[in-house]
Amino acid sequence: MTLQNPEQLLPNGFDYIEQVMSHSKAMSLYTYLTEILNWQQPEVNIFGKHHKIPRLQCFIADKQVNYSYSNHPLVVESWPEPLKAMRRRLQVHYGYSFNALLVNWYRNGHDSMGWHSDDEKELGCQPFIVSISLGASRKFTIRNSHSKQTQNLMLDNGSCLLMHGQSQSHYQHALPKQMKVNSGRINLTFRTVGQ
Ligand SMILES: O=C(O)CCC(=O)C(=O)O
Ligand SMILES: [Fe+2]
Repeated sequence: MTLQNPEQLLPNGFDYIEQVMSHSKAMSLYTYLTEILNWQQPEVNIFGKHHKIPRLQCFIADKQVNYSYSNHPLVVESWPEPLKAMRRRLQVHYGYSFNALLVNWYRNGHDSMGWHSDDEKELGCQPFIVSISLGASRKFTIRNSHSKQTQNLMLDNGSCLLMHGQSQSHYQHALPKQMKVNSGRINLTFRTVGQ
């Protein structure tokens, strides 16, 4: 397994942009979101046993979004002003419109997300996903579904990871536990559902 540095090439469909907002802005947005969002810890069924997911999450979406999207909790929240403003800026910058946002809060290094691709059919083929990181730096791992080769990347406070093209059809990704990390991180993934 190799550790990514900024000059290293990421697989096709992944682009890392180091600092899309200042560290202080990213930290204050982190704190604000921990306080105002209606955090959920849904249960998932793994081999017949119920488990709480190892993080907190909040699903924000426009009213017309198709709620059958499988990866979100049943509670759908409306957009708080700072996230609405961020969506507007990203839409202008990238030329995509986003109608949904999955927010994950990893309270410390014990929280994590397992291997998956964001390839639900509601996201369409080759979805364009913008992922913003706030708070503690965490390791993000990308795995080629065919060769199983993995690549690590640190997602830092105030950074942006774009996932597009073949990123979901040819790769999986995960946010592994990092037991030594004792502060929190919030990740925002802007998505387009059901269009
Ligand atoms: O926390 C992250 O950076 C990954 C989040 C993710 O993969 C997802 O929300 O689908
Ligand atoms: Fe994902």
